[in-house]
Amino acid sequence: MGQSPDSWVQLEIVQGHPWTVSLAVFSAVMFLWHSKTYWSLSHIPGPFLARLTNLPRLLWVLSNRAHDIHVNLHRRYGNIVRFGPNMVSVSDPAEIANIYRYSKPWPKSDFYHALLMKPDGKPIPGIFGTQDEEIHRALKKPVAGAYSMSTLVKFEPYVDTTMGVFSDELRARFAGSNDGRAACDLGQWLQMFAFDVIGELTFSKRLGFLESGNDVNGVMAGIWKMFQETALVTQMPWIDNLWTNNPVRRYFRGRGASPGAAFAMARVKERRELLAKGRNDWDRDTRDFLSLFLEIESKEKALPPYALAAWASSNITAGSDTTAILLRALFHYLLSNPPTLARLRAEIDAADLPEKVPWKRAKAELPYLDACVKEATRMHPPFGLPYERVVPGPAPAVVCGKTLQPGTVVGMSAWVVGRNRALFGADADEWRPERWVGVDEKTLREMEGASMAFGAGHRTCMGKHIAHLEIYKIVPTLLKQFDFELLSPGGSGWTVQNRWFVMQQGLMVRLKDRMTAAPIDK
Ligand code: HEM
Repeated sequence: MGQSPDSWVQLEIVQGHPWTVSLAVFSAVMFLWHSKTYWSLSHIPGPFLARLTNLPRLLWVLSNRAHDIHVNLHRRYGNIVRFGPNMVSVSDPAEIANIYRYSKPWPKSDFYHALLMKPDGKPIPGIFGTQDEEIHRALKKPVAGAYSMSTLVKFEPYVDTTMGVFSDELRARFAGSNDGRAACDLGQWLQMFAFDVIGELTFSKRLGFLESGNDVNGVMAGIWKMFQETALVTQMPWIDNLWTNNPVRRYFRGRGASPGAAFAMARVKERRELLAKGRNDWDRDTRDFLSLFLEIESKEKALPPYALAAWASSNITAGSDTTAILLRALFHYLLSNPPTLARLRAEIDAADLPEKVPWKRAKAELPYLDACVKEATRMHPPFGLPYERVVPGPAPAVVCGKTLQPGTVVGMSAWVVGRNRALFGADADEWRPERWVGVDEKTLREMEGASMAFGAGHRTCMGKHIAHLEIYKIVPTLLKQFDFELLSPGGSGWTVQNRWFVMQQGLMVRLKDRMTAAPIDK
């Protein structure tokens, strides 16, 4: 059969412009792919633009207020809301066990790929970020026991040492005499405390923040900068290769590890040298995490080569800022709400505790402290974006009564669940620790079950006990020793920026040493 002149023209275009054709084919494929996801989630309500592109999600993060925006979207559209062409957010606490399972867990989404360290462009798996369940099992199983509460209470003396340094530094720098007493950025000091505790627990070596009063080697600033950039990428993970992991950009920015990981690896190197000189870590009375990790490494033959680096650096990056954010939230709410502060202080004073409050006594004798910690955790979870999972298939899943096809990304945010008015009442946006006191057992269990600040299910936080060990000890210890006066009452100067970490600034106070009872100058 002969071909028409039109067909010849088209054939010439195809042969002469391969790029044009490739582009046309690529666009057609993208259109078909998008139209599939467009229709498969067309039954989920949400902002119109979110049906077509992830750009709104990225802009919400760019605004630093994604947590508030997410809460408002759920109040407007209901329990399940479309956040992107292939992503839905869920707010109903009853769905937590469905999405975050212990057996046959739904895998983490590409959100987490963006969080992996890639010093040479190739991602290094970590316990927190890996999407591969086999790797996760290989990394987590050998060390899980080290994070249990029974092991951790043996670490209490390390927390005590750092608490002692913290109080001494605060006293010397800010609570000396009334004249010219300096304003204290309590938020910054709580962060330095949290980093130094983790350094002490992991390596028997503080990072040196408290003694120097500074962010040594820019570790804290470096981690925050990394989160500021990476949080944007998590919303559109394909940007990772174009921007974050771009070889040209890496060339100019340098390829070294993050400051937190660099500190961790330097400590590992030091310890290996000591072991090579004959120190036997396994028989020491006081064992830090590193000695446990090294012992496991020496015994487990099938470990991936990056295991020690993954364990040591995840303690610093996953465990320091998170605890600091929660401590900061707790002090912010207490100092901005004097009646709750007065009630807590009365409880602490009545308990007649030693200067460095022991963990067991804090847990047993300070129920109002427990309520305040729970309320701060609900009001200000340190992670402020949904924890994303993927519907695994082969069958579709049902979430909030809606069918979701395999491959759909589903997430729940601790901020959204914590502000659920059906569960926490009309005043869910307000600080009221009393909501945790004297409630019936069933309601209490429901409220506690809805706390997602530490995640849920199989990938829940491994360091929760460490964070609680620190918080339940340092809060009563500081309140026993010092009076705090908020320098910007009413919350002016307090800012909150959500870049996955929901970071705060502006907790400026003046201190009075309660032991010497000098009055605060107004
Ligand atoms: C207030 C303090 C903390 C908060 C709010 C917190 C929160 C979380 C959350 C939400 C997850 C799960 C994220 C997800 O599903 O995507 C997580 C995982 C994890 N956290 Fe924490 N964390 C805290 C402290 C710590 C500490 C002190 C450590 C260690 C020293 C730690 C180590 C880890 C690790 C290793 C994982 C990964 C667990 C896994 O995937 O199996 N965290 N954390």
